[in-house]
Amino acid sequence: MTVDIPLVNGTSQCTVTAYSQKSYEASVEFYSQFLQLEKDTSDARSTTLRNSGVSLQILLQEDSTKQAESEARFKELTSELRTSDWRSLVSGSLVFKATDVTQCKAALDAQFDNIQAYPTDLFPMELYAVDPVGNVVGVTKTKNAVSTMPTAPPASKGTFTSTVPSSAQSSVELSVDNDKFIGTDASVTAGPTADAPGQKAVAVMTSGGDAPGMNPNVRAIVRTAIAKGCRAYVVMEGYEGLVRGGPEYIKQFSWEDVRGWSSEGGTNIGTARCMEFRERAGRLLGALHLIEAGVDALIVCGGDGSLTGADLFRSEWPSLLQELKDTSKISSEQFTRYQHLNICGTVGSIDNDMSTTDATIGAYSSLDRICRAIDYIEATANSHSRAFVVEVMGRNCGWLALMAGIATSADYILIPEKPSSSREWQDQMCDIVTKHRSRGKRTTIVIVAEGAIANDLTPISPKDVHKVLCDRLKLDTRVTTLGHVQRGGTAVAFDRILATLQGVEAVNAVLESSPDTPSPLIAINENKITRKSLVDSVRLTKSVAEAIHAKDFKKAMSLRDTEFVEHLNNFMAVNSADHNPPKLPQDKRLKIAIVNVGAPAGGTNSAVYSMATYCMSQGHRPYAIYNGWSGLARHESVRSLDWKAMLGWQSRGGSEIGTNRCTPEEADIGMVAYYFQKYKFDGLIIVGGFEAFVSLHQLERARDNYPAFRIPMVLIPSTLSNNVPGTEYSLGTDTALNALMDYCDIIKQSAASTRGRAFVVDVQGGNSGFLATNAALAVGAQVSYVPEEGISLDQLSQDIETLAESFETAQGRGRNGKLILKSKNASKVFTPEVLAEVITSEAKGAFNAKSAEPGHVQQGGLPSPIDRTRATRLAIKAVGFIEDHQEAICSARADDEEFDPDDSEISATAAVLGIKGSNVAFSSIRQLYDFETEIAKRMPKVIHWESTRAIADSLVGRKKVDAK
Ligand SMILES: Nc1ncnc2c1ncn2[C@@H]1O[C@H](COP(=O)(O)OP(=O)(O)OP(=O)(O)O)[C@@H](O)[C@H]1O
Ligand SMILES: O=P(O)(O)OC[C@H]1O[C@](O)(CO)[C@@H](O)[C@@H]1O
Ligand SMILES: [Mg+2]
Repeated sequence: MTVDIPLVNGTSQCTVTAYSQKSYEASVEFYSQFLQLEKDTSDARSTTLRNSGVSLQILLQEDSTKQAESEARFKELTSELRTSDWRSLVSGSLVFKATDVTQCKAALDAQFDNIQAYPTDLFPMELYAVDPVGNVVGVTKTKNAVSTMPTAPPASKGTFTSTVPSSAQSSVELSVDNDKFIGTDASVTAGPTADAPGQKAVAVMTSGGDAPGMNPNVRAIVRTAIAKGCRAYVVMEGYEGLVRGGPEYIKQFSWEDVRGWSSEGGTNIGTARCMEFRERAGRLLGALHLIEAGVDALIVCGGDGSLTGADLFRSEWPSLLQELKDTSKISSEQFTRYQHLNICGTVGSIDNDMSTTDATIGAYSSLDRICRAIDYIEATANSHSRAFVVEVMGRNCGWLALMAGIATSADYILIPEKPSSSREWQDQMCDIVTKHRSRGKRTTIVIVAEGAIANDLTPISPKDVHKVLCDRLKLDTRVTTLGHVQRGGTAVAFDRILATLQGVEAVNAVLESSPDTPSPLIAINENKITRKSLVDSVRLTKSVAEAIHAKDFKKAMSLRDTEFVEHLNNFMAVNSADHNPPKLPQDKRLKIAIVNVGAPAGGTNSAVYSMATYCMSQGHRPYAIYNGWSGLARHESVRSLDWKAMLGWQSRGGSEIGTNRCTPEEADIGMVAYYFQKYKFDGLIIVGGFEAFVSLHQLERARDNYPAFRIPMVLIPSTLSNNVPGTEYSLGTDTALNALMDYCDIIKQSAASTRGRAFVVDVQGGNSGFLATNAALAVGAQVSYVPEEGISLDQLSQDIETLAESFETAQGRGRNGKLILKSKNASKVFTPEVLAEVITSEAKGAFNAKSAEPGHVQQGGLPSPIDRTRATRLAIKAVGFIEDHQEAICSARADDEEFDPDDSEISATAAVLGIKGSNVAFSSIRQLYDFETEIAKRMPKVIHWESTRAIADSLVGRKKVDAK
């Protein structure tokens, strides 16, 4: 028979299991004999088995055709096995949990000798010995069969593993003598599956300053490694642990050891700044201890320093190994086996100073702490009309200061990347502050990065800034140093998700690595997790520092990622608003309207504020259409935006210019066109969700009839549902995720304290499962139900079973509160209350469930820093789009004869501004609406977060019975 193998990208390892009638019968016979023997108390071998503390679990793969028969037979054989264990009889593994592994192994070997009926060549069996915490510590052989895990059992019979080339589909020919196939199963994994004695061991360490998100990173690495058949280790206390070595510092971890870590701040495995590792002697000890522990791959989560250390360790490895062999510290076998150091970096640091990645794990959490603090300070500064100098962390990097400056619309920032002479920065700061004050601003906020310097490399301290503000501007000034508050607390949703996805990717990377593969660093570019070369990233990062040191600031800036430079330019433009002469000449200045459509979402005000202030700096006139299309059609609600009236909008939640779900057609598109004509708008920015998407479509289609709409129009997606076609990110999703995550953390804590309690949380998001999926990943929810999948009875019953198992395993441990996230539209029948009742009743007293409804709390309070800063970036890009597309549409604007809405250049002037993978891109509304949207469902056709669901499920051990 031919088996089709679904493939993932690149070269993959594929395991095909073919079930034959003979193997089925053989397996039934095998189990039958085994279990009878185990129960036979008169048999000495059976006693040995029991004395070794063995308990048997049978993990079986599915074969629906034989399920009923298998289940009946197994029920007969054993009453104590749970239903999940006998789903099918046809193929699978036996897991022996034994406290005395040697005794257990001996007893098992003896058992297999006795089981004559078992045709191991036909049906190779995976047999593990597992220690009390679930780690595989040994493998027993089956009679006549392979003595290792069946990596290469007889080809074309039973199970085999092979490398298959990348293509859409691949076929494998299988045959079994005198037998009939009754089913097949193919699973593809990226990378080699670990084999037992040669089973891989993956270790993770955290190093440098701690960063929120390190714990979720460790959790993801440990669990992914285990799920992929490896042993997982943690190195305690960073490089210090490597240098010290031994089981106290290099510990094997089980699945349960990292339970609940996604919601914990800091790093539970400790971190350090280790001087010894900077010396070769320290690294030599590190190498020895890794080899002694049998570690094959090391994943380092740390900042630029830690990864520089990792890179050095990698480059020195051959000589370290040679020295260890020459001094007889390691054997020849060890020398051969550990030839290649398999190392990988996940960047964890609040500083965000590593080149090639947009964000480091922890940076956005730290930014969150900073913005909250500045939001608080703003209130007291306003009361006293005071100036505040706020010092933020960032030893050699101004990312935190810059992003906080944008997110809180601070007056001035001082960062190491763009130093000027003492005179210059003082004059510039005083000029801006004076202008802001003279226009009625009562507060002054100056943010100073810890590493801020003047162009002669002398440090600029908060004290220096304080002195200037007091002496030159006579402002009542205070200094606030935020200190380690910035590194404290739990990670924000972005960092938890980033850390988790990068952890999974890091394990994939080390398992796929070969001696020829360059050591990877796991990065993120826009919305895409990427692999970069560790050596190149370290080299580039170093060159920025070197350029600063050499006072070549231009070069330093050019080596910085383009997004940093873009943010800096944006900050300066938004900050100067209309206080300086406009940048553009008179004939290029435009009238640009902005409107909010749909439900409020975090970042909407930031987008309006940034668009308006940036317009002012360019010389454009920004207008707000208040209360959406109905406000315009009914009340001519158009007002030009004024700088002072908008103060504070950058950090405010809700929608200051009002919003509603009405589309132009519902409001009266003729009236909308009339007012567009009256105000002579040259461009339109819509901020909103799916209704905004439909609005843009309606206006674009109406261009034929209404010349007033023949202007560039752009939509900035903004909705917590994140269901706008053309983007993977909408403003407001991050704020909503954080609001939901905080809510979930609180009820999870309550569930954990109550013991045996699960909560079913009702999640918003329309027909989109984005929020539920990502929140599940961020809080480690046991289950998430989404509209894309619905809720089947089979899945529900499987989930209840898994919950029961999970409660049982977690018994007596902390952190065992369980969450089930249910998107409102996942099922109309299973409301959270009904689900909670069904689960409670099915749990038969083992545990219980309650429902919880966060409701509109999910829209969030203050917008998150991510939503604020992205709003600024997207708003400025949107204004740029309107500037750039004037020519394309203006010539055809007045002339009905010439105007062709179907012309691709014309249709491209109405677009959605989105983040797609690693790019920020404009997509024409025509293309999106006609080809990429499921209009009735209000969803894009392609769901970009599908792979996240699989990861969320696998990290909590959820079993899917009805996966598509
Ligand atoms: N050049 C190097 N050679 C060897 N080891 C290094 C090197 N640089 C750093 N390390 C190791 O990495 C550890 C952490 O480095 P560092 O203190 O620079 O923090 P980091 O990883 O940059 O994190 P963060 O900046 O976020 O605190 C050091 O204490 C040292 O053990
Ligand atoms: O906690 P420590 O060791 O004093 O380090 C503080 C430094 O760590 C960081 O938080 C991260 O590198 C820097 O911004 C700061 O200068
Ligand atoms: Mg650093």
